[in-house]
Amino acid sequence: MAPGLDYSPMVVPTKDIGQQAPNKRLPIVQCQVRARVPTTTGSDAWMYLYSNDEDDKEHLAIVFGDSIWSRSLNSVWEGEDETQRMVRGAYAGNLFPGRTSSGSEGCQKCDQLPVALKGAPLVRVHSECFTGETAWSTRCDCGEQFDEAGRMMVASMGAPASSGRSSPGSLTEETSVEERCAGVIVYLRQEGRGIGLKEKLKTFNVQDLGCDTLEANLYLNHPADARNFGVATAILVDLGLGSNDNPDGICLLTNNPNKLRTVGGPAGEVKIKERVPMVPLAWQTGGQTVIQSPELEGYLETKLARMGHMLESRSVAQ
Ligand SMILES: Nc1nc2c(ncn2[C@@H]2O[C@H](COP(=O)(O)OP(=O)(O)OP(=O)(O)O)[C@@H](O)[C@H]2O)c(=O)[nH]1
Repeated sequence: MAPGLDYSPMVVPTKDIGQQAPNKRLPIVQCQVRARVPTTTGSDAWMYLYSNDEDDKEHLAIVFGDSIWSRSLNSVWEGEDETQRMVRGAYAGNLFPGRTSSGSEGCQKCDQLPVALKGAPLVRVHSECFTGETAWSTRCDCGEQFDEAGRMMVASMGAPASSGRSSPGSLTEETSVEERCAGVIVYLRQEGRGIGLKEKLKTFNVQDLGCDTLEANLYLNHPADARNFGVATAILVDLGLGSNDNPDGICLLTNNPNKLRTVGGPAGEVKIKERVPMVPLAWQTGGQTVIQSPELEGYLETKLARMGHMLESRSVAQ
């Protein structure tokens, strides 16, 4: 703790950090709308927006490939007509001017109808970070992780099974080389590990006063991590990635032990087949990439040393 700060919260033993209990039950989620989004990854993504019965946030799923779709989106809503179904994204195949029916009979390119899932898709459960993803912050690597997850998913769909990744070290031997045809980023509106942007900005000031990223949360009387991942699990089940629909499981992109423990759900609703580590690009490339700063080094070191993240130290990862 930095000298000068009047710091009274009980220091949390490292072993207790990230030991949040998983939800006792899965939240109920409903996909409200879906739309096709052409992306700079070189592949279209399907953007799904969800409501749920635990908070009023608009959580998202960004889906690559045609083999994953929402069950709750496709159900027929009372009183809706065909146009309303298409406007909220509940249609088969593709949209085109003049289309009048949402069903597969109304679709021009039926080869775009859902295809069977091959292998265990890459899944990233990502938490919102306005500073890192939008405001170019180098205090964290959230923006880089988000970009890298999308790039890895697109690469894993398009390339031959044995060489489906272009960035050195993005995937390690822990990753299977089987063919994939899909990927999902569940984007949770859990800014600042769940404490919100206002409080996160305060933690930046506390960090500049000398605390590390964990101590700054505790100094402001927040838990080290205020998130839970129940909504993510429920969204994955809705997307057909639950154990019943997808016994092959998913490959989860994370270094966070708490995600690994809880994204599977309280009753193993989603099978996590493998963990795929997310190695900071600066570490992979020996510092050749853009995001580098003393703050980022401190952020990563705190995750490793105090929050139990499963990442080799910089020297090993390079
Ligand atoms: N409280 C706090 N939150 C931060 C800080 N820097 C980034 N964040 C938040 O941390 C979250 C990033 O979490 P994730 O992308 O899920 O990553 P993670 O929990 O570190 O685990 P990985 O899956 O290994 O990347 C986002 O909500 C960010 O807004 C910080 O200094 N303080």
